[in-house]
Amino acid sequence: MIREDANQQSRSTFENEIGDVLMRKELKSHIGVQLFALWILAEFLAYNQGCFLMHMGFFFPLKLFVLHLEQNAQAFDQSSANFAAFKNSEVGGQRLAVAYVLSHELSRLDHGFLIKPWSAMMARGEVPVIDMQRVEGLAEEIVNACEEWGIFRIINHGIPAELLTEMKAVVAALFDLPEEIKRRTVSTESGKGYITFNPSTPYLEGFSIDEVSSPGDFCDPLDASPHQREIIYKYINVIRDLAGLLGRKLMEGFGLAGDLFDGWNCQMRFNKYHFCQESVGSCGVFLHSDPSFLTILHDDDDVCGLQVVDKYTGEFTPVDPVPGTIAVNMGDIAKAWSNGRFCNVKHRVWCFEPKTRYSTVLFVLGPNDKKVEAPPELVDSEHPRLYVPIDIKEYRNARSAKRLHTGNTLSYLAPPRHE
Ligand SMILES: O=C(O)CCC(=O)C(=O)O
Ligand SMILES: [Fe+2]
Repeated sequence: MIREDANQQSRSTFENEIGDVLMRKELKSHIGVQLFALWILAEFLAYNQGCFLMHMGFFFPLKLFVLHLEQNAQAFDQSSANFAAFKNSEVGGQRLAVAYVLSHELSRLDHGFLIKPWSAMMARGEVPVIDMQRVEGLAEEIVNACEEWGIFRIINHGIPAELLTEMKAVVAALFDLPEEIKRRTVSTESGKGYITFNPSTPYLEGFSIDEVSSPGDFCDPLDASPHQREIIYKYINVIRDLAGLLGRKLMEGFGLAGDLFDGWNCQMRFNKYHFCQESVGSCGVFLHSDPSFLTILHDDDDVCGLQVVDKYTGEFTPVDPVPGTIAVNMGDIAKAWSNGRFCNVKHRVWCFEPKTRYSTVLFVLGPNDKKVEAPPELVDSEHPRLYVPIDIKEYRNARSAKRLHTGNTLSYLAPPRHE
């Protein structure tokens, strides 16, 4: 019955999420601590609020059940095949369906008094905000943010506020075009061009443009006016320069010289989230890490939604918009290049309010003509090489094939061990 109730599409999104989370060994070590902290805090709050019965009868068993499910999954190793077998089995399917409904209820409760103070207590505060015009210690601050959070916001980034506003207007106008015109933005590669609503992201539509790393006619597939093109080119120019600066700072932060992203392939993506009353309390984009090296995100100044997983607590932390700032985050390739030091931050977009949300994203993917590997300076006897050299296209294909969206594909790329 419950199984039938659970919406099939959101369920597969949920399964992706929970599947990836369950397969992350690091998170599991926190379960005991979470359970204990939750119990103490919930007892305290429930007692104070005079709703002990509700707490005992509803909330606590609910959380216990989800934790029980997580522990069950510890029996499974990191292979998606095993997870699929679990999911497809009678008992596994039922558990996931029930857990889906329960976790949905839990996330609704997240707005209430029970979980919020607990999350706040466990969390490390806000993601760092870095002033790009800081004269001393900028490179070290960036590297530190990449290691600790895998995401940070930047101010004084050199992108004029008017350009950010103009760009948002252009993006909105492109999405306002009739469906048949948007569909003309095609690409031979899947996931590129115009991306319409799909079952795992039913509120999201997007445009994805590849090869924006150097000036060119990459706007041609878009039905954009000359004025709109001018703004897009201007925006991409400044954002590409910003990416270059960040690449140099990452090198400097490790005591290395050079232009890290010189000649690397970049991709642009525009997102429109059709958040409405029905979508409140569900995902705009499900939990993932970016398969790229670095992401520069201009999120919507007016609508929140981005959440990242705190690597220490496993809790979702909001990355609320701060007008005029840009967010920068690390992807899987950055983790590989830094020999495991950078955090390929897991994130999702959550719908909190029925308001249309736009975002403009530049992905620095990696080099086209060579593989990515950690520089020798980041490898020594205490920090042995964690990954074989990676071809970015092969990596993306492997990631899609394995349906591992939160970076677990990296664990298949350990170099052979010499006994
Ligand atoms: O829209 C956002 O804020 C984030 C989008 C995102 O994570 C992505 O496109 O990879
Ligand atoms: Fe992302």
